[in-house]
Amino acid sequence: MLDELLAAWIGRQRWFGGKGRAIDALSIESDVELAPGLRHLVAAVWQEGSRERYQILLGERAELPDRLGHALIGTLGGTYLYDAVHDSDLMGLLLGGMARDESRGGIRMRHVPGVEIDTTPKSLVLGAEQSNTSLVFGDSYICKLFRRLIPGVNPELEIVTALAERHAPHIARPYGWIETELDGTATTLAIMQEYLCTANDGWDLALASVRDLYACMPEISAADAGGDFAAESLRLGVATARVHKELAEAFPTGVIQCHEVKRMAEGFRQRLRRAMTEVPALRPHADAVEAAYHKVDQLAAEVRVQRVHGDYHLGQVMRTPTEWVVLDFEGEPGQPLAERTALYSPLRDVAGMLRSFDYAARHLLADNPRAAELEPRAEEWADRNRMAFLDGYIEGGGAVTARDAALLHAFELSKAVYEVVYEARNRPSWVPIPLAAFRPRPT
Ligand SMILES: Nc1ncnc2c1ncn2[C@@H]1O[C@H](COP(=O)(O)OP(=O)(O)O)[C@@H](O)[C@H]1O
Ligand SMILES: O=P(O)(O)O[C@H]1O[C@H](CO)[C@@H](O[C@H]2O[C@H](CO)[C@@H](O)[C@H](O)[C@H]2O)[C@H](O)[C@H]1O
Repeated sequence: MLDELLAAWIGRQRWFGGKGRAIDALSIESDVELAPGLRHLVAAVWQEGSRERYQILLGERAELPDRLGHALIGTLGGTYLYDAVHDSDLMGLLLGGMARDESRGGIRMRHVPGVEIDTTPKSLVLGAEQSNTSLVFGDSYICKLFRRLIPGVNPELEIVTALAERHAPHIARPYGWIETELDGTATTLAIMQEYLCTANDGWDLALASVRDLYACMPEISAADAGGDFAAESLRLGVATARVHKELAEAFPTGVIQCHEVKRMAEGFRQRLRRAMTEVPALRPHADAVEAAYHKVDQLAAEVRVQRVHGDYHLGQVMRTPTEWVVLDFEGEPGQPLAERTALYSPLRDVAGMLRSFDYAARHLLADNPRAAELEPRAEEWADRNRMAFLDGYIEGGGAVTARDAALLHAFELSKAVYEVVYEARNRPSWVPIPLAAFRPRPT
């Protein structure tokens, strides 16, 4: 049976969000033939009484060429069933579908009005560790297929469309999307954007700088090391402030009053409580974290809120030869859509990136026999780049005042709590990286 084959296969996929829990059942909610040999499935996966829905593109062939062997899901009645995202001929049909605004059985493929789509490039699946699956078409487009489906327009599509209409810099231009109805709501299945073929990922660039510092003699400071990253961190801060400004202009904004600020602190506490039940290693830090959240309760000030990125880190930004570009405005994967599209203080993104500098500095320490010797270097690199980013953010027009310190710190801790859970589920050996965020620091 197809559902049994898929249930055995889906749990092994990098993008499957329910890892670590047994799959009780998988049922196929919709099955649309997009073209001969290409089926679009929405599969409901049941785990511990709750349901998540996933998008699967299913290829069917009588013979499976060697190049698709790794994509095999199984065989049924002599037909090979495989993950069609690896089949560039079939994925070309999606590109053509978007170029021609085609619809098949409720699956609507669309292009952004006014753009020309070149249907000739062949697709490759991006090798990155991802929550979704991205197809790169030649040097031209990157098409992200959302795997876990949540009814509604994906915030990434909503935001890049609005910012592209304003000719905002620092984003990857949208070209097309695929959608369907889920629970009676138009739901984004995929988004296709400009592929930044000459750009480098912020995380890779930051790691190169950290490695360079670790290779230097101890008397060379982070500022004097050849791979110093601070000028880039500063530029990234400027770009971040500009993106926040564009978001504030393109979408509604608001102000939350003191009592609502307390509610925000309560949200941080709930996340901490949930996280501690899943990752007991957080428990020894609970009092210190609660104390930081208490300072937010006591803020006697309003907080400006707006649409934000929501899951901002070095892997979400790319450096082109001319500028930093911000990707993936989807919020934290796994959170409900209403939370991901809610208005927040932009400090939430600032905190996310500050955490990421800490991650970049520390991730080379795990299982490293030189960890004790390198720890002060990690701290030096992180502090230098965190400061440069904040300077750039302020230079670019972003607001971070002394009054914001308590809120910024609480956002950082809350992000670290999220990260501990994320790492425990996906990369357990990385749990110590976010745990280090709870070490006592000078204030
Ligand atoms: N427009 C783009 N141009 C070039 N590479 C991209 C682009 N968008 C994403 N990428 C690459 O894909 C990776 C993952 O993309 P992302 O949107 O963060 O997916 P996910 O939400 O699944 O993590 C990025 O870190 C980057 O390396
Ligand atoms: O990029 P995604 O939307 O899938 O975000 C998730 O995965 C990220 C890891 O890929 C995770 O980010 C954490 O690890 C990064 C290094 O790999 C680091 O730069 C980030 O600071 C850290 O949060 C992200 O939290 C998660 O939502």
